[in-house]
Amino acid sequence: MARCVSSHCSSSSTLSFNNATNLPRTSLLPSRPTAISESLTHPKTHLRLQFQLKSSNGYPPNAVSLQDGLAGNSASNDRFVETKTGQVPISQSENVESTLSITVVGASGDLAKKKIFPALFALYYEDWLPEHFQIFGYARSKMTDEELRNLISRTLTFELIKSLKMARCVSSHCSSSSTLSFNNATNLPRTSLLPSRPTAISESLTHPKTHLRLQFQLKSSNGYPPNAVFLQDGLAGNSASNDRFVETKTGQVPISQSENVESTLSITVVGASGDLAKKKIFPALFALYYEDWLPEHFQIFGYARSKMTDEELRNLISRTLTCRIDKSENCGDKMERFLQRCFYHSGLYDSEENFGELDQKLKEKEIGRQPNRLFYLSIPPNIFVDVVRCASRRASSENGWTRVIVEKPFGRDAQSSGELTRCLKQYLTEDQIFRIDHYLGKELVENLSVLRFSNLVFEPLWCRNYIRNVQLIFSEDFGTEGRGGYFDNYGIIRDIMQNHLLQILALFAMETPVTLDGEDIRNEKVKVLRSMRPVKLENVVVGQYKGHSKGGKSYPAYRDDPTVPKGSITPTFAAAALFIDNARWDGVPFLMKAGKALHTRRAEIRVQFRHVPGNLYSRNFGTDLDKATNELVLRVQPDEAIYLKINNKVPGLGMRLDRSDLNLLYKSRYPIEIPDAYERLLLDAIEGERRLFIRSDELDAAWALFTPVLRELEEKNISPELYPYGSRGPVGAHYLAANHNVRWGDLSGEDS
Ligand SMILES: NC(=O)C1=CN([C@@H]2O[C@H](COP(=O)(O)OP(=O)(O)OC[C@H]3O[C@@H](n4cnc5c(N)ncnc54)[C@H](OP(=O)(O)O)[C@@H]3O)[C@@H](O)[C@H]2O)C=CC1
Ligand SMILES: O=C1O[C@H](COP(=O)(O)O)[C@@H](O)[C@H](O)[C@H]1O
Repeated sequence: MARCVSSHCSSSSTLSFNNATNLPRTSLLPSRPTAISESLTHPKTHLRLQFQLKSSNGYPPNAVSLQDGLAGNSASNDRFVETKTGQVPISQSENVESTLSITVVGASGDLAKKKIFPALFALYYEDWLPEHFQIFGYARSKMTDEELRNLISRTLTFELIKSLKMARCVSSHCSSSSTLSFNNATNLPRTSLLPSRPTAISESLTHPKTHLRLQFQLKSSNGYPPNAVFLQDGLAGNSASNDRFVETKTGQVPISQSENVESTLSITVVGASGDLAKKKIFPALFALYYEDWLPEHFQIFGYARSKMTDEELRNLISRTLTCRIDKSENCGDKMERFLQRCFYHSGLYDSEENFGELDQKLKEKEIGRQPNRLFYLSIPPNIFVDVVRCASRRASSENGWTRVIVEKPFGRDAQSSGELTRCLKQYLTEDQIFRIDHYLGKELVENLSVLRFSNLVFEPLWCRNYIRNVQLIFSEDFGTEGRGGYFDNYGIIRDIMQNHLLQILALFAMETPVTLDGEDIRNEKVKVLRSMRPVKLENVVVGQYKGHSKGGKSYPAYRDDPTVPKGSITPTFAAAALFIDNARWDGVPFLMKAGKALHTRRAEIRVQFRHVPGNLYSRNFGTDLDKATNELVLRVQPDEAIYLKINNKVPGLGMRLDRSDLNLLYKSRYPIEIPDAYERLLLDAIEGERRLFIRSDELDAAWALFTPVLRELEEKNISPELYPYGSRGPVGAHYLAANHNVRWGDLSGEDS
């Protein structure tokens, strides 16, 4: 126990944890075994040799596999080991011995006493522990090292040996000071220590439409109804569950006694003066209110730098609110009532003081109820972290949940995205971050899994044996009008492909999830994304629109946009071929195409099936068998539809074949207005349903696919092929498809 030196366990350990990643330093070390092997010092290595040969990572399990740290790092040749004589490259450090520190978090608890310390002692007694080790107990309880030893010694069985070997536990090392330092060091939000069970307070009590989503609730990702109030979501909650309070009109009431305390929801739209807020977020919130999806008690705050009164905000947003065409009765009244719940606070994005003022205003509206807070970051990405810092420190809910919806872009590449995630996680837990990709909220994208997994006719065909290629197509019939400044820094691959189209691809191609749980679905998406090959430059075509005149009207070039730098080579169009290296999709090209200023506005998924082997009717199709291929089209927008192209006999006495569609056109089948994607996603965020939001590992996997090619395009200054505004895009896209034996389905001229 002389190894348990106080300076290791106290403030210095804090420092090493705190630095940048908040992870133990080992996590930054390489994921291959180093020359330093514990086998040199481990008395029992030979006994485990057989197992070593079979260990899952291919390396001996008790070699000092530094990848066993919390988050391994893949680079391997520039790392060092600290020795008494300074830093030594790992490769030259055969003689540097390792030491193992085991920290039992919750050391005062039952499991620790009954099982963990006795197990450690047994390992030690049997000489399985390495020569150099120390054990720390960590808990909230105040205890000296000696007290810890007394506590655990009661459960150790080998009395005699125990007294000899316990001498290793030298005083002052596992003391309360080490407890404190670890506490600071981890930087884990206190809430992460909270139990993940729902409390008695459930929003379902006040949610008028809960029953309608009930079926889905049963499957919600965390195993609890998504609109149960999860107190662990609080930004800075309190770790013990029995000492939390709710403010009521009559004072503080412990949560355990507060079943009757209703919750209230505060939604803050940060960047309320902006384009997205006006166009999408406020209208979506109104639509939810109009359809009775919002809880009974709620208030909406706009927050931005612009100076505005509440009344001015109401005027601003009222211009974009619309009533459902199918239920326009009392719309004016409802709009007025909705607007009365909207307020505005002007403040800077990096001012904790201004967010403190917002907090005061929120509290005034929330009084008497348990507050839950949702922040929507509808602002440029360079101020995401400032806002999250200020909001988390000064405006998060004290005894309800706090969640933050983050708009894209999530970085420009793998590195900047990782950095953004790391910064956000200084203030938020992953569970509180709702990274929005609004394509996941679109009706047809949501339906993709239903189509696949609840229809026997599709799932068996969903593989390389039957599917020849899959096409994911996005086109807009307008340019970057007004958003050129933002767009030029990103380009179409980052704006559409790496997120919207890739998300659809992942949903399309993933394996069957274990359940419809958000986590299960996202696990499958990550798996399929990680099975994909990074996109290669030879499989990419880029284009940019140029000015064009048609019918006496002239359309500007991308470079005519005053916010776009002169001579910009940012692509406004791209086509790419992607591949999934797994058993289901081996060899099937997934073609993506995305462009602005094209001839039409459309987003669709097209699945082209293989030719019918030995087709009896092949002579009816002539030599072009592609014309007879079955194609399943999911038209995401406009005019949502699912149709299957089939070959059919033209009625009559002869034998003439015809291409026809089995067509499910939504507006014919479902005479209702389809909710906007933002409505669905806002409601999910309010209910704590994460299924349609991007998890950080999904994001990492997505960036890993596109970052190399994006870098290459930039480094090589690849010029985009120019295409006229309003055209079908660059010809290069056809060659790319042809290289993979594909024809773009949207250009076949068969669709209406
Ligand atoms: N607009 C769209 O269609 C879409 C937007 N998005 C994303 O949503 C977010 C918001 O988009 P959008 O509304 O178009 O953005 P805006 O450019 O309109 O910005 C929103 C607000 O942020 C403030 N702001 C703008 N620029 C800066 C700056 N440089 N520094 C500090 N504050 C600034 C302004 O408010 P004030 O000056 O009052 O503080 C502005 O009203 C962005 O992340 C965007 O990428 C995603 C999909 C579509
Ligand atoms: O995220 C974005 O999406 C829009 C297209 O969204 P849609 O719902 O209208 O199809 C696109 O115009 C914009 O460039 C991009 O940032």
